[in-house]
Amino acid sequence: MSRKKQFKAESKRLLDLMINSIYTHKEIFLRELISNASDAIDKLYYQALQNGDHSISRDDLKIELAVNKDDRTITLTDNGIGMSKEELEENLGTIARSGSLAFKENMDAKEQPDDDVDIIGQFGVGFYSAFMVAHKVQVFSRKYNEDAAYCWASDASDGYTIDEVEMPERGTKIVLYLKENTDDENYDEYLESYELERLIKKYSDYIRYPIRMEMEVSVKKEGSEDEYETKKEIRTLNSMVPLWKRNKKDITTEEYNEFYKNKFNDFADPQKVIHTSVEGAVSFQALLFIPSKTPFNFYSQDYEKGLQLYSRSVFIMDKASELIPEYFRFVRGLVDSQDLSLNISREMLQHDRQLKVIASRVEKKIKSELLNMLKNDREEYEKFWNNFGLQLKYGVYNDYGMHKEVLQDLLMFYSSSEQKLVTLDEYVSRMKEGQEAIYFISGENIDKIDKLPQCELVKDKGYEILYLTDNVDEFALQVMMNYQEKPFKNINQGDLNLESEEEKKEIESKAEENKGLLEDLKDVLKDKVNDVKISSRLKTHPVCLTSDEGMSFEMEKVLSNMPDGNPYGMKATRILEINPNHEIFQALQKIYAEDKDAIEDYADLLYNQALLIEGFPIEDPMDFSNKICSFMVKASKL
Ligand SMILES: Nc1ncnc2c1ncn2[C@@H]1O[C@H](COP(=O)(O)OP(=O)(O)OP(=O)(O)O)[C@@H](O)[C@H]1O
Repeated sequence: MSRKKQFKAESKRLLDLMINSIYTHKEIFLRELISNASDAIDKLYYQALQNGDHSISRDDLKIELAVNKDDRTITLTDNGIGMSKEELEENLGTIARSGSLAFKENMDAKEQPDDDVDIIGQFGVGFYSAFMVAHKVQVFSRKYNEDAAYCWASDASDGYTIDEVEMPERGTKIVLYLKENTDDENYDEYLESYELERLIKKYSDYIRYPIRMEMEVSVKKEGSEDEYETKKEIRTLNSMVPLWKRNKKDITTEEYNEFYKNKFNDFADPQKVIHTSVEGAVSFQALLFIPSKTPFNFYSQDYEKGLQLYSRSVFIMDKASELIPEYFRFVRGLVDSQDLSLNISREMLQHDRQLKVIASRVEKKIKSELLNMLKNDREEYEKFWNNFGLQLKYGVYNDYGMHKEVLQDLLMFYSSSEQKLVTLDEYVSRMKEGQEAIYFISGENIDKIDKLPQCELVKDKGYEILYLTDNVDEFALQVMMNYQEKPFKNINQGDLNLESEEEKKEIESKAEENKGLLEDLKDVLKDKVNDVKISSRLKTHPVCLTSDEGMSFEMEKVLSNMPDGNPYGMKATRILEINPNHEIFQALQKIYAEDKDAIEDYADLLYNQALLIEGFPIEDPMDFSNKICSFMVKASKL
């Protein structure tokens, strides 16, 4: 007999949880094991197709259940791909699957160990769930195209063993030795065939391979009219009709939800189910789900997009990325088409014409469903937007704006006047007469933006401003250039042209009158700003920093925060604008008239204030602080 090996630490923890679980829905162990068996058969069938192996017929593929009341065992057998010795070790000795990992991470985050009662059911915890009902588990397995077979065995607490065994046929046989009954728990019920039948119908009805079990059935005695006898009969317990092949009308929300959670390892119900059947040049069914939460790794490279691909209900591959555009990568689900070759390989996907047609229909369907949600269920759409809106904005920006037409109607931004998220269409429909542009401004968060001096006058004149808070926002608007022929305009850049002719003249004459002052201010700040101007966009605030068209401050900040740190040193122009109607301007005029050189400190302080308002660090905080103190001291002596 081989040496006992210990589980990897993380698996051990999960296992302990399973053994000691007081979770009330222990019955899910069967769903998990059947799902693994079905996956193993899928893998075998696909592999056989790839190898051109005709010895494997689809009709022979099956899952079998058997109970032995004397030994108190349940045996589950599949003739799928099987596992080699290394795979037994790798797959059953370590947590490999995403569901188990998420489960473990969630457990680690919980302080109270008792919380497992709530969360076990939320995750597909896979193979280890067998230990919720069994004190010992044996896995006999012989891999496809190999002669050697092995038995993995464990009573969980004390590690596991792997021994070579004889197995006449390929596949995997799992034997569960049920735990002893307790006051609270009757494990014997899993030895009743009707109970197992109920569980299969509840959780695994759609599995596409027959799940067979010997059942005791009552049949009429031969030659008798009303006499019955009990006979043993092998029965197929599942209907084998995949969920997506069934009529939408006959499927309950619960069935969709269970299917989604089980198949895509999510612990929450999906936010939206899209079930569609398309007949035409290429016919297919698609069953798509929008998760109700952002997957924890969604915005990282670990997240793999793609839909499962089936051909005539035969599983072809997982995560076929060609089926879903990058900007809808949050969609999970599957596509089944009778028009695809069973032999299609990953390499062929990119060039397959039918697949392109399917992908394009899938994209249109997702978009129209999202638009529907936006129109008919705003609250739900905002939930969706909060989860995945960022991805749509990246979608607009990526590929030089190639997809903006698809996505622009789905975008939302926070509005200054509505004080909530609005669409671009809503913005445009509310635009004031004569308003030529869609106004926006960026910043760290809504509150900070709302206080920016630049917003005050624009809001006062009754214009709506979109507040942008994500890094990608300005870049997305920049590639879009306009929406419904209205250009986007950053209210912190260039001229806004909001003033009347009269106001314009007044500003021009003020600029002329104070030419010397402005030029000297510019001179003092010559290394820091490109210009110093009389402002036409400030109302009550003294100063602000604006830039010319082109690169904006937010873009500069985003570039500077990139991993390579803005290597070309791309900078927005800096223009210091001073409010001519603010007392500070009169103070400047007075100081300037009395002693030209005295404006140096004023210039410096005003510039630094403008930097702070704009969210830029100031270059010399000590100097800034000292200057303010000396002004305060001076003021106290007046
Ligand atoms: N009946 C089986 N036949 C062949 N391999 C199996 C079988 N059961 C489990 N395995 C292997 O063991 C691995 C671990 O199984 P587990 O149920 O813990 O997670 P999983 O099935 O990978 O998760 P997921 O359902 O997310 O794919 C599987 O990925 C599979 O490779």
